[in-house]
Amino acid sequence: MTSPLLSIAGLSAVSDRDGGAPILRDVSLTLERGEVRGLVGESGAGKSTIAKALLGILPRGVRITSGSILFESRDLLTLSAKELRGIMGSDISLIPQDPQTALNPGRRIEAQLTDGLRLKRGMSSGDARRRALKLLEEVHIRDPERVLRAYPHELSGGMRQRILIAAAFALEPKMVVADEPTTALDVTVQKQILRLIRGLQEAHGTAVIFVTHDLGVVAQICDSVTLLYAGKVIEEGRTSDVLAHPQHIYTKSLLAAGPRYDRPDAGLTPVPQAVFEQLRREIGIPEGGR
Ligand SMILES: Nc1ncnc2c1ncn2[C@@H]1O[C@H](COP(=O)(O)OP(=O)(O)OP(=O)(O)O)[C@@H](O)[C@H]1O
Repeated sequence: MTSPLLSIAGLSAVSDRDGGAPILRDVSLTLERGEVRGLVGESGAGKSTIAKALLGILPRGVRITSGSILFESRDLLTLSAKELRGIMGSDISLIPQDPQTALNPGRRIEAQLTDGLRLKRGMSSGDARRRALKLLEEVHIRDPERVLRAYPHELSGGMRQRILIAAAFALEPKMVVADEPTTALDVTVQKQILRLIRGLQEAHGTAVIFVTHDLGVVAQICDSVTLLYAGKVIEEGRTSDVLAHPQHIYTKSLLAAGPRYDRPDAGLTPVPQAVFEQLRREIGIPEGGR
């Protein structure tokens, strides 16, 4: 059997800011080539910390205390800054959360889409431009010639998000980290963007870590899912299995809380307080602690 593209094992982290409070507790997960795995949990569950660790951009104040992140059998946690620069943007790329701020407002789209192709793939300006046009077509942008000449402020939020998706796939990375890429968009655009990401990753055979707080999004796009609470993996498995046969009461409550992936009109039932108490007991979070 070949080893997975990504294997996170026993990853623990603490917050230096918060008196050493745990942020990640012994997290393990794997990602096969071409697989889409959802990383799901409420605010503070640790999703972004994992995503940032994968991108080599852990913030000051977050300290990894144990574990490894093997990407193609190399531990990202032990690589030098230079080695990480060689991987990031090239083998691993990001679809960011907020299309408003992720593009440089002072540069035309062409420059922003072709930089990586020229600098990291050694393409000529002409070849990079042709590749950028093709990428814009792949993300269904009409009149790509005009869009290449445009500045970000001339484009809608949905268009900008499509451009960021094109940029994430531009260098044919092996893994894309999508950090809540549809949160800032309205529901109809959200659906189109999810379909687009799924289409591109299938066409290119790219693996995706998809960060979201929404099990409905997981149902639409993810092959597998890892559910976190307070930095701990509560449940994981094939999406279809987890959604049809959730094992943990927390997963069951989240599915009941909706909005239901299969019944978008169903009402909201909050996760009962007793479930959070059980989670905290299981994880060993002290009364009033984190
Ligand atoms: N720079 C930092 N320094 C110290 N602690 C941090 C830092 N950034 C985040 N944390 C802590 O790490 C924990 C997990 O945060 P994280 O952002 O990974 O959660 P999340 O699941 O992504 O939540 P959200 O959906 O709100 O982004 C939180 O308790 C947070 O306070």
